[in-house]
Amino acid sequence: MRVVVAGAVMVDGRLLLAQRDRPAPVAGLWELPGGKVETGETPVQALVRELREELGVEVAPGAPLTARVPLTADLILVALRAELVTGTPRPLDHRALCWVDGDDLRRLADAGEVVPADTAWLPELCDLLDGGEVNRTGDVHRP
Ligand SMILES: Nc1nc2c([nH]c(=O)n2[C@H]2C[C@H](O)[C@@H](COP(=O)(O)OP(=O)(O)OP(=O)(O)O)O2)c(=O)[nH]1
Repeated sequence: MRVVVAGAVMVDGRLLLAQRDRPAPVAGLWELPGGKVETGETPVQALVRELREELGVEVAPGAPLTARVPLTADLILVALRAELVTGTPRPLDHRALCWVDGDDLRRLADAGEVVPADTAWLPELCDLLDGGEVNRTGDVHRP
C-alpha cells in the first residue's frame, strides 16, 4: 500500500491550499500540498521533502488529521498538520496558492473546486479554522 501525504499548514487562522496543474480531471482544483511517500521514507520525511520541492519552504510536521482516504486499491491519502518553519510558500509545482479561512474553504468545496478526496477533511479543517486562533505551531487556542 503506497501512501500520499499532504500537509495542513495553518498560519494566523488560515489554511494553505494549492491549485493542481495536472492531471486533467483534477487540474484547477484545490488540495493540500504533498505527494507520494517514497521507499525508505517515513510520511513525515516525505512531507518535509514534498513541501520543500513544491513550495520552497521548511516545515515541521505534527499531528495527523483523522480521516485516511483510500484513493485506489493500493493508494491511501493521509494528512499531517505542519508548522511553517522558514520561507514563504511559492507555487513551484502548482498553478497557484491561496490562504483560506473556514468560510472560504466551505465556499470552495460547495463550488466543487476542492479535490474530491480532500472533502473528507472538511469538517475537521473547518472546525480547526473556525474554532479559534490557529497559530504558527498549529495549536488551537480556545477562549
Ligand atoms: N498531494 C496531494 N495529492 C492528492 C491530494 N488529494 C488527492 O486525491 N491526491 C492524489 C492526487 C494523486 O493521485 C496523488 C498524489 O499525487 P502527486 O502528484 O501530489 O504525487 P507526487 O508529487 O508524488 O507526484 P508523482 O511523482 O506521482 O507525479 O494523490 C492532496 O490533497 N494532495
